[in-house]
Amino acid sequence: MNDATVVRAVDARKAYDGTVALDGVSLDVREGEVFGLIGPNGAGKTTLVRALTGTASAEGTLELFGMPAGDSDRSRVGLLPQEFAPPARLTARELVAYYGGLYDESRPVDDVLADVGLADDADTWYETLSGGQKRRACVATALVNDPDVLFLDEPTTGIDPAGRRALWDLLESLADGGVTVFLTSHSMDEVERLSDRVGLLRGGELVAVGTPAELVAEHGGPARLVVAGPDATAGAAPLREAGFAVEVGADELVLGDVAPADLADAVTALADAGVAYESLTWTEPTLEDVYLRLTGESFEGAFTPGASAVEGADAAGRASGAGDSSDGDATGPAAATEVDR
Ligand SMILES: Nc1ncnc2c1ncn2[C@@H]1O[C@H](COP(=O)(O)OP(=O)(O)OP(=O)(O)O)[C@@H](O)[C@H]1O
Repeated sequence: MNDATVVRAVDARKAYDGTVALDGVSLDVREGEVFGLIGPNGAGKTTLVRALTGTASAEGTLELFGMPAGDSDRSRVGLLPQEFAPPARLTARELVAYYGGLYDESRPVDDVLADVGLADDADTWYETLSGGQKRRACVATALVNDPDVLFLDEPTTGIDPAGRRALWDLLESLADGGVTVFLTSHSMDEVERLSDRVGLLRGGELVAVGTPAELVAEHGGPARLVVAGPDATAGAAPLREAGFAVEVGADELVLGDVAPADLADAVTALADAGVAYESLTWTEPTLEDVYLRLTGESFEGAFTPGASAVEGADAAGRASGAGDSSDGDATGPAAATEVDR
């Protein structure tokens, strides 16, 4: 990454028949940076991508490579729109070749298909590709001109976990090579894993920008320990005596602001009081927590799955399973979150 600004918006504004889609958005994205844009449905993400790529008009300054977005050299820009319905009666290879043909120079089609994991499906009709394969083919159309800046509006929708990881690796290697990536996604694990910086758009306004770690530290809330099981609530008093802040739920206790070093004290307090529980789950805040808090979609006492779970305990409260600490697998928290909802 270097300091050259590739993507720039200053006070970008857009309204559709009285609906404000962008309400004064300003941001800069540097060369080789991966910028992740998150926000609820209707927040204005697609409108911002369209304004920045010159595919929709907007008030304010919208620039790519220091030029008005609409005047920028299109051969340097890759765009995967959210809604993209290519002709069905083309094979994957023909589709990508068609897009490559729009430029004076383009990458070898089979290389691009290999990059998105479609080498074995190059001769398959687009209409008979699976949903995830179709999305991969669409990603390929955005890569075929070897762009310097890549706008991807929800690129991995419908792509299976292995395919997502492969695409993440590809995007990381492109960014390492100096390609600037502007990504919108509803997948918080994807954004947290890929983005150098993240912006959260809400009601057309950019309400927070920072590295994932900065946003989590500032807005993610405390780490929590959840003690679950039908008899777990008996632990409320001893845990409070031990100095923990405790919220009591139906079949669980939620302990706020628990650092890793506090875990042993909590387990000891439960054991000394003879409290039985089924699981202990320690959760660190993630970008998902940031999102939920800043969009107002979180609820009191809610916890998002994060890192470690210790399954099972005997009547004396001793954990029967070994605590498995987070392996840093970016899909973990989000995968668990989907189950939780
Ligand atoms: N062509 C259009 N005509 C009228 N209103 C529009 C149009 N495009 C977007 N809007 C409105 O502008 C607002 C922002 O929409 P936008 O598609 O940018 O949101 P988004 O953050 O991309 O949402 P999603 O996460 O659902 O894709 C919404 O209120 C939407 O209804």
